Amino acid sequence: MAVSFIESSKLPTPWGVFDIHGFEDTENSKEHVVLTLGDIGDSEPVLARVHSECLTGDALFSMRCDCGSQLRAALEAIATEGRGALFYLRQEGRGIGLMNKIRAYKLQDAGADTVEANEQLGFGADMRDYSLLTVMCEHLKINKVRLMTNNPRKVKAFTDQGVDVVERLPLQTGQNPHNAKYLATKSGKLGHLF
Ligand SMILES: Nc1nc2c(ncn2[C@@H]2O[C@H](COP(=O)(O)OP(=O)(O)OP(=O)(O)O)[C@@H](O)[C@H]2O)c(=O)[nH]1
Ligand SMILES: [Zn+2]
Repeated sequence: MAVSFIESSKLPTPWGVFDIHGFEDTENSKEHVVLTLGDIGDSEPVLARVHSECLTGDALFSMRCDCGSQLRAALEAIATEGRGALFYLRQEGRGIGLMNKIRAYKLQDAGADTVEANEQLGFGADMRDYSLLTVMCEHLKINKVRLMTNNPRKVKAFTDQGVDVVERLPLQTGQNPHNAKYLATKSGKLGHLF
């Protein structure tokens, strides 16, 4: 992991004018961004969301998951508070990449759940690495967060980097008939809290 800060600029959105901060991992050429709003470097807990890239859900309106809805809800919550940070990490498919996620979807169409599909492809259930948060939090001077997630691994990811998670806020939105099994597997096999 060799993550470094590249540049920041303004990013107007339907919910407000955020700042976008770009980071690059030169080890794997992955580019990540953090969207921030307000003064987050004042050492008060920051309303935060760590969002893992999901091209299908975030940009293509897929109903197989809840990602697009969670992304919108997180940005809305940050805008309502007027202060916060959304870490958009390029960990597509829980770290296996887009093509492998499509392979996994194909196996799910034939009956596998999300964990079984990953395993049939030779991957672990969740291959995400959160260590890049260290550089991002140091750069943005974030040392305490109120974290919007249902995933206890993300809470641990921050505490492992020395960032205090003062509160976990559930982020439950976007349920529909197409993602019922996916959400059930998250709570049954992956430890998500619903
Ligand atoms: N391998 C695989 N990845 C998936 C699948 N469906 C969604 N994803 C990816 O899962 C990631 C989102 O993670 P989730 O496990 O849904 O949720 P989370 O981020 O752990 O937890 P929350 O913070 O509560 O949303 C994104 O990178 C998606 O691309 C799937 O069926 N298989
Ligand atoms: Zn998704």
